[in-house]
Amino acid sequence: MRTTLSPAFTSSKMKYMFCLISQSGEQFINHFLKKNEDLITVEMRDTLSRFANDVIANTAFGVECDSLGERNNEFYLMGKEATNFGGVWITIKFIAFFTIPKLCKILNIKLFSRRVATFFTKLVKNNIESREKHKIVRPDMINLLMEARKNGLKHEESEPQQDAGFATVQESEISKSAKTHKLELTDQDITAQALIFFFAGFDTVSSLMCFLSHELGVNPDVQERLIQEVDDTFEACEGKLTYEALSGMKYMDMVVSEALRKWPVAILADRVCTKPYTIEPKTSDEKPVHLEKNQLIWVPVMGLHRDPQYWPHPDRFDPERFNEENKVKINPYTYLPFGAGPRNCIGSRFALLETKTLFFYILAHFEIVPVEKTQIPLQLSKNIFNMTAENGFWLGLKRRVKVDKEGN
Ligand code: HEM
Repeated sequence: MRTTLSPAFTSSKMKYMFCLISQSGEQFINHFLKKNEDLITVEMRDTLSRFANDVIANTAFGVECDSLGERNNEFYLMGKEATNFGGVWITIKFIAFFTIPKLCKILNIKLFSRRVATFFTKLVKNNIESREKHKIVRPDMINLLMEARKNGLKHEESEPQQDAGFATVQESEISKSAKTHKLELTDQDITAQALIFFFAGFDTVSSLMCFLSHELGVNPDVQERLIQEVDDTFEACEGKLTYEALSGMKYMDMVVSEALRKWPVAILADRVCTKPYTIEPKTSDEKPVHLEKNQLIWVPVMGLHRDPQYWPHPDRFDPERFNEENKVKINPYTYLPFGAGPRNCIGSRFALLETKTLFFYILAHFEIVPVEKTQIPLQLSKNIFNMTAENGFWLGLKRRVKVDKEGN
């Protein structure tokens, strides 16, 4: 299935879907602009997961929803239920799916409740039927998967490599060269692919955006420089953000890359050993590590990203680590926000685009500021499977007073 889905995430497909992401960004900011308040206190986890939900609804399921305006819309509630990783039973089930998948199959343990599965399956089925009947073409994932069913999808030749950002991971040659053929994709398969968005791309992206807003709030010098770049870009594209303008924002890329370094929301990557291997000691005080076939290995991404040997003062938020001069010196395997190799993240471009788009819209109108409830320094919660703040991400959106180049 990876071969089916990954060509849907190349830069040309992202460009195709960008207008939908941008539409959700505008909807998000209009919600706050309408409030007409100088300082709006928000809990970012709730707020940004509503945005992430709307982007997935729009780009993966072909449904427009406004989860900030209509807080209890059905799509949001179902998505929340599908991705609720809190609670002991859910955590056990989640770990079991990754460590003993065969047993889960035998015991018929499902990741989603029947209610959630039925809701999404029906939604996609009706959507496909209506598109086929009325010949509707919409620049989204369902359309790409319907295309894959008809003609197959393939990786284009000479795609730009890092237009979405430095952290983007590339599809390996093995996957790229896999044959493109018409696939026997049922409506249920298409639903499953769209649901991958929820599983892999909902909590991860909203977490990244939460940590990024916190860092901007507590690092006003970084935010000020980013606002300057946002203003310049806003002026250059006359307020209508384009894919090219966003891709050209160098400081934005440095800031997002550093947020992913300091807060790698996927804290580890896992692999199964396919043949016995020994990692030889490098220094006299180290011992060899013998790996057996079928052993599960966890790569501690968070540990690598906070190792002072590779990242001096690792707890400092410093986007300069990713400036033109410094980024070429980074050892690639010490920076793994989206993993590496043939099983790396297929959604890295999408995640970067979504994050940058939203922060473009936020900073064009608001400054992110600490409020009384902001926890400084941020403490991570010990009660939940995914990485989040102990007391939530409380921040203020302070309406900007825009100053023109003449200082008026
Ligand atoms: C900030 C957001 C995200 C982060 C930090 C992230 C990170 C990761 C990481 C670390 C992996 C494992 C890579 C490896 O083992 O080498 C992964 C896998 C994956 N990600 Fe993401 N991801 C993000 C967003 C997304 C989005 C938006 C999608 C959209 C569909 C997505 C889809 C996937 C899929 C399908 C896999 C499994 C790939 C495979 O096993 O072949 N991710 N992601």
